[in-house]
Amino acid sequence: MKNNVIKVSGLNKDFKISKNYDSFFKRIFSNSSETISAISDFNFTVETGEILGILGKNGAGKTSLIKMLTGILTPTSGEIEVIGYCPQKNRYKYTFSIGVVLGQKSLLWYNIPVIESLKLYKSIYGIDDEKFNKRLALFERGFAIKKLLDVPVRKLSLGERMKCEIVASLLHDPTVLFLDEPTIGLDVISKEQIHKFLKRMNKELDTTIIITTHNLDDIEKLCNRVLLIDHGKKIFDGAKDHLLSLDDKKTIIVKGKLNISPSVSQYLVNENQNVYKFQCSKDNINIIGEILKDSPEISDIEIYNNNLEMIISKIYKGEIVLNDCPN
Ligand SMILES: Nc1ncnc2c1ncn2[C@@H]1O[C@H](COP(=O)(O)OP(=O)(O)OP(=O)(O)O)[C@@H](O)[C@H]1O
Repeated sequence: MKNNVIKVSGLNKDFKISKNYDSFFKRIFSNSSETISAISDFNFTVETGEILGILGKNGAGKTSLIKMLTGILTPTSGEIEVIGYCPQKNRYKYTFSIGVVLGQKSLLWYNIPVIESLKLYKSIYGIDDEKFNKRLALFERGFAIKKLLDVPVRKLSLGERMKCEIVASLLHDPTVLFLDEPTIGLDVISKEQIHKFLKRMNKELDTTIIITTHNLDDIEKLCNRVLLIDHGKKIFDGAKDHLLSLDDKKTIIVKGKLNISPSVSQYLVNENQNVYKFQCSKDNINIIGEILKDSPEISDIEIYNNNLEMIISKIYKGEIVLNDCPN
């Protein structure tokens, strides 16, 4: 059995903001404010070596949560313990045990070559030459960053910069890595490289990874567990496979002229200009035979499993209702 590296109990974060009056003067001179509950009564633990994906719509509370876990924000109430530290109380020592990549805040200095920033972190973290070179060789194998090291950060593409940010965050071999939307705006190849590299760090070094994202591909490729937030509340916390099992329907798209028999019509959900969309469970997939049998003029047929994107979209729209999530 593995240890819990993160323990969160009764965590709340409120923000006070001034009321949004129509009039500019009222807004400036009024004392009244309202409270936004960004995170409300969170309890969860994370085991060593887990890759936890935090999902939620814009403004759900993901960044507030990750900022509290990394010690950047102070909770309104509740307890956080990460690798035995309270992030807000032991910040100096704590930062030696974690890696953090926040989208808006770069770890690298804009005008100097990447290697100079890495050397600076080498001396901050007290990494000796041998370990530093070993780490660079490891990153080089995973990320092919050699040719990027002498380039000033301002000249890197978004994908190249993100790879170097991740390298900087992992230089000191942290136990837990926090990533806030690491693949935002990246092309498919860069995303793939980042997924592969993080998987490898997790597998070989047992690095625990906490990742907030809107990119469901990050969740599909990386995470074994998902925490879903809605309006500051935890609405799902469990295995990704459990989330996928909430809707195991198949979608069948058929193009052509169809004669729809009564036994098939109950599965028809949409019909538009000779394109027909059927949905069925995997137990009645044999309706395809029925469709083909009665319709000789079919030009194309596609079958999809409902994926995470469809399921999350249905949860956001209220089409899948989650049972109360135990806190
Ligand atoms: N410093 C702040 N002052 C006031 N309100 C804030 C502050 N930071 C966040 N909020 C509010 O808290 C709520 C949660 O914000 P947060 O940034 O954590 O959401 P998020 O899930 O990360 O959103 P996104 O996906 O858009 O980045 C929002 O209503 C936001 O407006």
